[in-house]
Amino acid sequence: MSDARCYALVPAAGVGSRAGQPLPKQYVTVAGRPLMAHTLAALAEVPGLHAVAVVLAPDDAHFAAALPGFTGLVLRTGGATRAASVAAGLEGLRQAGAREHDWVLVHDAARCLVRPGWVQALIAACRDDAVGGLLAQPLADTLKQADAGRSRATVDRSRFWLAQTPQMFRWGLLQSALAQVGDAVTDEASAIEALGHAPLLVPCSMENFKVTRPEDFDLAERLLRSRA
Ligand SMILES: Nc1ccn([C@@H]2O[C@H](COP(=O)(O)OP(=O)(O)OP(=O)(O)O)[C@@H](O)[C@H]2O)c(=O)n1
Ligand SMILES: C[C@](O)(CO)[C@H](O)COP(=O)(O)O
Repeated sequence: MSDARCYALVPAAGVGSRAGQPLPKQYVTVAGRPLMAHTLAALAEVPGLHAVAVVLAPDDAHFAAALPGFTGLVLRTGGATRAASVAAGLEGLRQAGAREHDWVLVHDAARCLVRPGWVQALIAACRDDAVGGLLAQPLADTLKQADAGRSRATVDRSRFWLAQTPQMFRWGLLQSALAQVGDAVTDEASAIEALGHAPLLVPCSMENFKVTRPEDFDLAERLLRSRA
């Protein structure tokens, strides 16, 4: 439908247990700002987004001080898993006016290196697609199957991609997929695949990585500063 809007939905209710920081990783200062401020600033520069919504933990005590100028929708309905937070965010978008056929671009708060141009490329590739899709990176290295820290086999990498975000699907399809599949999936595309659909893979840079482990903060800092 041609009047479909695009919403950005940013799950930010995680605790960052692998990041080794004293506070949730989305609030750690990177290149002079809370990590998530970079993420939201990039999304704010994407032309044509109808609204940006963030999903926080119900007891989040950091957002107001970290992002005092944020003008989007703030939903304090995060769940115990990323999928639960996204499902809660979809409900918040529905209450704010999102319709079944509107597009939702789910983007990790922790992917603070995202560039507006990459999001625009995803939108351009998916907006006339029957399913939707995601930014992703084809594997560049030889892929090993491991057992107890030893390489047991080399896997044909030609069909393997690393999933990134944003992941862009129609509100109705995504809501229905998550409701059927439950909380175990680690991304939106998994839920869509479980319904038998094949999301479009839109190639993106390894720079769109997710800050996950302690060493990732320094890499993010250097990349962000090099862009200034
Ligand atoms: N219950 C959760 C878990 C994760 N997320 C969000 O989903 C994104 C990607 O998840 P991940 O990198 O796994 O973040 P954390 O769950 O915070 O990290 P960890 O798994 O190390 O605890 C992050 O922006 C995170 O805040 C969320 O909204 N709700
Ligand atoms: C959605 C995601 O960023 C795709 O790579 C990722 O799966 C989320 O992180 P998690 O650690 O799997 O929750």
